[in-house]
Amino acid sequence: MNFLNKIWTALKEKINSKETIEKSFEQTTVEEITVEKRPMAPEPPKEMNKVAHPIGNATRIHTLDPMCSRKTGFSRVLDGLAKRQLEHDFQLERAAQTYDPIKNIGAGAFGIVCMAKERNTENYVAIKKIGHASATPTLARRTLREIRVLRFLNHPNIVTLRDIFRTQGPLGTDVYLVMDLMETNLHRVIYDTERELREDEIMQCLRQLLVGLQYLHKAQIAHRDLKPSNLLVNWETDSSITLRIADFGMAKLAEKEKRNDEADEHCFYMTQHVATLPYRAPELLFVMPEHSTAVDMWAVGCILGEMYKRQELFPARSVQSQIYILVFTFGKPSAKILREIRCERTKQLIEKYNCDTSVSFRELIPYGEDGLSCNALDFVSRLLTIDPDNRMDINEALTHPFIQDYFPQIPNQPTCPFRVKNDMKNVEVLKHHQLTAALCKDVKSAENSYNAEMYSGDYPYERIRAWSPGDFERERNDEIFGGTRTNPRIHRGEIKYRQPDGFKQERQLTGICT
Ligand SMILES: Nc1ncnc2c1ncn2[C@@H]1O[C@H](COP(=O)(O)OP(=O)(O)OP(=O)(O)O)[C@@H](O)[C@H]1O
Repeated sequence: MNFLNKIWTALKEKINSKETIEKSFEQTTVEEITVEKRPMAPEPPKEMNKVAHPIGNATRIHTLDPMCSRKTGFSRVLDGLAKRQLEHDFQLERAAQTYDPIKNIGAGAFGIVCMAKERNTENYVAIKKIGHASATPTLARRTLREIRVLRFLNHPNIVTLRDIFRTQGPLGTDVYLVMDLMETNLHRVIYDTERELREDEIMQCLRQLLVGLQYLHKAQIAHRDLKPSNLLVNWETDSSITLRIADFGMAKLAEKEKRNDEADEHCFYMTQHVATLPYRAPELLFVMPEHSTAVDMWAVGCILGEMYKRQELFPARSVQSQIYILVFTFGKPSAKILREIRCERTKQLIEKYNCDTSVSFRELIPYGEDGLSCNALDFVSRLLTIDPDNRMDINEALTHPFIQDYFPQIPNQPTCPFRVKNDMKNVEVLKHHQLTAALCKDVKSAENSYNAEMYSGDYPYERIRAWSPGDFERERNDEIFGGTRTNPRIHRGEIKYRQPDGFKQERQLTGICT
């Protein structure tokens, strides 16, 4: 009896304490749980918790938080925690005068991304933080690749880098890349939409992906990590879609590798670093000489199939099962492919999974009631070709009847600046200390050029940081500007410039650049 009483008392205590905790949670305000008071990032406009999307001067409204007005005590606590996390992650130091972080919007294996407001212009931007970027060779190389590719690219289907800065974190230099803010990514679009994507939506995404890729491939730059979450998207209500390729941490100058016969266990795991598994081309998976731009074309096939099917086509979570899925889907690779495989262990696995039959693309990618058209099937099958030598390249893709019938007139694309190719040449061979030095130098020079301020004795000054590099050059050709990008000179007077979203805007600039 005594024992039962004890249990009853303990239970009552537990219930009471739970009620007290719940009550105090309900009553706790964000301020009360803030241990250390620091200036908070201001809330987005309260009127409707909506912010006009800054890209393309869009009149469309971007909903930030529809639930805001009905927040419970508990979600207020969560908001407070999220804000403190944001403050902790984005301690921008001097750049806090320019940018005001609003909320976290994404995270990947190497970076975290927040939405921020540019204090001067009230524009919204995305800031990607690569923490302790110089700490390891992998991180330093990824960061350097991303900076070197993005700094001089200017294409409507590739994310624009607007600014770069760095801060000193506890584990080394943190690098911040300021980019166009996009609404969402293709992964979310595919899986958050309850219906199948319509063909016109799929085609719009595909065209923009191909056109952006053509710009890169022409300069022999391979992205090497194409997947839906790296394709940023603005999805307008009227189904007009803008897609931009992002995350250039794996980008590389595409040179056909020389055959290397050193096959060992190491290379089986080496491939794990390139491309996310479900989108990884067979030549990477099987450890064959890499054909760089061809790996992007394989990924395009996987992404297109995923848009139709709303499932990954080859959804394995380990190298071994990915090999199994490919062998099961496409049958045993040809003798030529087997000869090119450099890794004994991969060869053994392929032999073990021996499978002579293959799955038809119609079965692999069901879509709608009638399935894919013949053109679509041919297009996908020419992308998802195991042998990279036979895989369709970007020009063949853009001239394939599947694309041509849908988009008879695809305008000529601008050319990727030669500078990018040159800058990318050495990145792969640099040692850790060289990478760190190069990273420091690149960020510094970018900071200087983006931050170039225009002074003139009596006149107020303006910053030119919001311009993308290509736009700046275009204006130089108009002879409004003089100087170079790293040493810009701007003359006083009425000028016109092109903003990164392509809108012409007239503006009075007062001042000359020092
Ligand atoms: N400019 C942007 N606008 C809006 N969201 C963005 C932007 N850039 C990145 N994001 C979001 O942040 C996520 C992570 O960004 P990103 O892919 O560049 O990081 P990462 O660490 O390099 O990723 P990964 O793990 O793919 O290598 C993206 O999937 C996307 O949802």
